[in-house]
Amino acid sequence: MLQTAEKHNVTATDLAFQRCINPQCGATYETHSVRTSCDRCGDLLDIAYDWDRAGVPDSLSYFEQMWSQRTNPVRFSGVWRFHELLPFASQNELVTVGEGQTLLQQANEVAKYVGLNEGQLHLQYEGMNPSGSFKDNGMCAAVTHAKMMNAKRAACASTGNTSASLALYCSATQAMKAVIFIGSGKISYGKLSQALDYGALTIQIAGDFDDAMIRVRQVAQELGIYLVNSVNPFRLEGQKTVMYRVLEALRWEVPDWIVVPGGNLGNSSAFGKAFHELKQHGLIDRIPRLAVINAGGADTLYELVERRGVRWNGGNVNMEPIVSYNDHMDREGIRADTIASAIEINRPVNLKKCLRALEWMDGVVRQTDDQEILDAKAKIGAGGFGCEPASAASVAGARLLRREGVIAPSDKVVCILTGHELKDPTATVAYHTTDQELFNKTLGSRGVTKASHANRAVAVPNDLDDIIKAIQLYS
Ligand SMILES: Cc1ncc(COP(=O)(O)O)c(C=O)c1O
Repeated sequence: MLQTAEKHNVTATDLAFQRCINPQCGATYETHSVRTSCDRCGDLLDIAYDWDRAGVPDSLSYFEQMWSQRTNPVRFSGVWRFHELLPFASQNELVTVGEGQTLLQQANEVAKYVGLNEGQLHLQYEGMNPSGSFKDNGMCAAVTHAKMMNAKRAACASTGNTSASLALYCSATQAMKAVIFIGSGKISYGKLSQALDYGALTIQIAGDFDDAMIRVRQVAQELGIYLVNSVNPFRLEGQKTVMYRVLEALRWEVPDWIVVPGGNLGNSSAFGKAFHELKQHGLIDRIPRLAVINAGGADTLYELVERRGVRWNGGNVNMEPIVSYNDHMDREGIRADTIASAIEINRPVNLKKCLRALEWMDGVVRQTDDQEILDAKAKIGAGGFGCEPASAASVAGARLLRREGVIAPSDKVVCILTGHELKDPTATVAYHTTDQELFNKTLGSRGVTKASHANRAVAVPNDLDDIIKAIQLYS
């Protein structure tokens, strides 16, 4: 039986607190404070709860009742529908723009491509969110907290989707001004156009995402601007709900694998926390395995975990290989470089939380190159709902793990498609084009040599007979 906070006569904020992820430190801070790291040891923070007082439903099917509350804007949200599992704010404080109405689709043609048995591959389309990416799951939570803190400005560094999402929430609520930091020439037009259109103050840094991330943290500190990058622990609370919706769509059956692209590693971190908590609550009896997929040109996590053996190790992370790899990147001037611009990140801020998620979920990390990413993307698109390049890394990674035998053909696999296809049409058009020059300029420079799954436009003279002939020939 659910015991609600109201029954215990406590407010949601009494139930939650911020806690350092380092078990040796474990410092706690109240919900009503703005932090992105622990004052005592500098590590990342989690949102933790007094679950005994909060009360947790005794079965996940409890959340199905929330569907009947379609006229309640809060329960309509695919995030706040699960409010009992992220109770850091009270109902009347929650910000929503109807995020999380996303789809889990069985994808048999893609399953064939990956090497899975029919019915075993599901794609979670997070591109269906209001701003077109998974970011809205976390942004509604971060903006809720920002409003609780009376923030007048909120900032982020972004490869594009975080800024689009923040700009949308700020303009929709009119509660605060969005300030976004982007690297020069690195953001796709689809994403940039959203930030501009939604009225965000857009600061273009002469540098890449990693540079923009350093600057936005300094500026947020200096000017007291609320920071919504995924170092913000409230954001990751919202992102847990992607996993709740996956389970719900599978009728609460736990899949064997969750496969997700890895950039700043917020999703993977949030997914680990979601499953860890569900298991602690006794709401699931096992945890799926996690595969985090880097793009080959931005593969810090892969390098650290799979090549240098870095582990969470119950919180005793060996920092030496991390520090020496960062130094190596500095010395060699190594910069992230991939067509999957959303995950073009070499210094992931949630690295430690992701290591923890890999431990909780018996996870693996792989990297996949731009050719494999774009081939996978074309196969996904041919299924009717497309995605942006970064998202397709999940399918390319699942295929690789299948080839290696790590994933079995009979495993139930969920690949997370993080962003909408229209976010970055340049890569899509270049892949399908017959214009060799465009192909070479956009993709060839990144080692993409062929487009095996291209759907090419058929050029015909402006003549009825020729048009009819072409249709008869090709359809
Ligand atoms: C479309 C898309 N996929 C994946 C990622 C990476 O997600 P994370 O930072 O949670 O690893 C991003 C982040 O910007 C993104 O926009």
